[in-house]
Amino acid sequence: MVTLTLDRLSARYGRRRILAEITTPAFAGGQVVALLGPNAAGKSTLFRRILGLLDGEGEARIGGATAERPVAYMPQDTGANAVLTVYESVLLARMQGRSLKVRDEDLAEVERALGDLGIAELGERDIGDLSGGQRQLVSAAQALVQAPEILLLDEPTSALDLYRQLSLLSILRRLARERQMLVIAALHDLGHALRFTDQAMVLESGRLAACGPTEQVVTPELLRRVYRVDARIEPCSKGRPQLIVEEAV
Ligand SMILES: Nc1ncnc2c1ncn2[C@@H]1O[C@H](COP(=O)(O)OP(=O)(O)OP(=O)(O)O)[C@@H](O)[C@H]1O
Repeated sequence: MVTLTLDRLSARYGRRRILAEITTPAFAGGQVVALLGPNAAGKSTLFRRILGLLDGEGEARIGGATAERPVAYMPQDTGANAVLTVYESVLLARMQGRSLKVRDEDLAEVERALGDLGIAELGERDIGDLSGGQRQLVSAAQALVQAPEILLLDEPTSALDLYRQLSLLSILRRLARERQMLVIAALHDLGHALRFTDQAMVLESGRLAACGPTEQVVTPELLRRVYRVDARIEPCSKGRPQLIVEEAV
């Protein structure tokens, strides 16, 4: 099974150090991990560092991967290429780093990704004509179609309506379990983190403020200290943890 361990990881933009000494236990395939922290805490930078796009000390160690390119990434800003249809753009994402010859299994993987995300009917649409939410789901499909063992998602629900936020996160959790894929998602909605993720790591000014099972990490104390809000956590009528925000402090 795939694992990802961060070991004294740091990252710099030029000479400016953004992340320092991030060390975590091994996260394993099958888990969904929330990457949390206020604006500018370093979440996107951590993804870029894991992807090897930035310099820095320490390492992001991947163990047990079987694919040549085990990691796929959905960036925060999902640009639109107006020339391609949705289907073509997802197929192009599939073919990145592979041979140019499109095989039946590549086409099947495109259809599976679009189907998994409930956007099969968008296949023939020009990507430039989509709504922001539709484009975000296509971007998720472009990452998923690579059949990754580790899937990194930078705020995957930020453009989605409430139904689609819940639905995308539950699909990702199901796929993580079924495919033994490790999913790490940067999230601003801590209620979603509580509901859909197994583990959470919280960044604060480029340092790891907390890491562990989400329910132990996302507490009123952490919300006050790191997010500067007064909040409590209570079970909803279905018994799931629910975040109730009182006020900014
Ligand atoms: N290309 C860049 N060059 C220099 N500094 C950068 C660059 N990108 C980000 N930064 C800085 O790095 C810090 C962390 O930014 P990052 O985008 O990782 O934060 P984040 O936690 O993802 O924030 P948000 O929740 O607002 O998306 C910020 O101070 C930001 O200004």
